[in-house]
Amino acid sequence: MSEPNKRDLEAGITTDLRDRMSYGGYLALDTLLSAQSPLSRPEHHDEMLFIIQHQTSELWMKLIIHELRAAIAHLAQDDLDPCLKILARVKQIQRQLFEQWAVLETLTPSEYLEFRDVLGPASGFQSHQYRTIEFLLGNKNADMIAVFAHDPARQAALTAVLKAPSLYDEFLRYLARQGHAVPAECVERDFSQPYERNAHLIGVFRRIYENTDTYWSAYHLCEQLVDVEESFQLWRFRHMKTVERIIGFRRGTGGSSGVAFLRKALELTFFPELFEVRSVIGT
Ligand code: HEM
Ligand SMILES: N[C@@H](CC(=O)c1ccccc1NC=O)C(=O)O
Repeated sequence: MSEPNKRDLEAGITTDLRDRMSYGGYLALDTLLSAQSPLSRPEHHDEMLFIIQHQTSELWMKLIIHELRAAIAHLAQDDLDPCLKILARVKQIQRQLFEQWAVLETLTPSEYLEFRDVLGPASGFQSHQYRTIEFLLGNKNADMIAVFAHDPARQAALTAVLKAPSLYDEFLRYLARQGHAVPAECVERDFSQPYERNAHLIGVFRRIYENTDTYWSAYHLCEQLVDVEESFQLWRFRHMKTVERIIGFRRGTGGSSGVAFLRKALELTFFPELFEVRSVIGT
């Protein structure tokens, strides 16, 4: 006689959750799962994929922001070790975000075009969480704030992130406090301005990379930052390629040229000197 293909409940399993903390209650699932509202009429089957792909991305972005804010605070306190752990986590979240493009890539151009019109002028360009992450990592660009004029509170919050030191700014300030020859203009500056590469930093990083035993933690952090930038670029690249295969070279709903605009973002860099130093170490 074979065993029945059924698992019995154990006597200890709690089944009465009246007035108790429950799974759905703790996770606010009623709110979370009632937030998917396709607009196409008749409802297009694939609009749900489009919505959930964006919502899950926004949830992971929320966690990245939470982690990056903590990392910045730790750096400001000269506390490198927790920062290293946080960036290892951020890298894994970025991997999730990056791998997720494969799901959306099952959407064909004809399927997307059947409900694209309901999006109106809405676009990922208006993702305040995405822009917050860019600012926290150091891609400062005040022009990106204009699209939040319809939401003054949001715009003010983003402006505060724009004006505050980024993760990289805080790392450079930390290195200066540790006695590295970080130029004064990297330590105090108008943090709302785009980061400009500083040739003196190549020497600072060269010293760290050529004396890893002495500067192990700083060296480790440098490499974590390189990981984060690379993962960010991979996300941008896959977004661009996904867009290319779904809408070709049409204009974006947000009003940009589309793929050409997205491609330009691939030229941006958060931590230029950390890439430049790789050509000079050991020479
Ligand atoms: C069918 C799928 C998608 C298409 C066709 C698409 C298309 C575009 C286009 C054309 C732009 C440029 C701005 C514009 O003119 O609209 C853009 C920007 C953007 N999209 Fe998407 N997108 C798609 C999916 C996604 C997803 C799943 C996310 C995840 C949150 C996302 C996030 C963003 C972000 C953050 C930007 C701003 C990028 C930047 O400033 O460089 N997009 N998208
Ligand atoms: N920009 C996209 C529309 C789009 O993808 C979108 C629209 C509303 C909410 C999020 C979106 N995702 C990324 O841009 C397009 O041009 O088709």
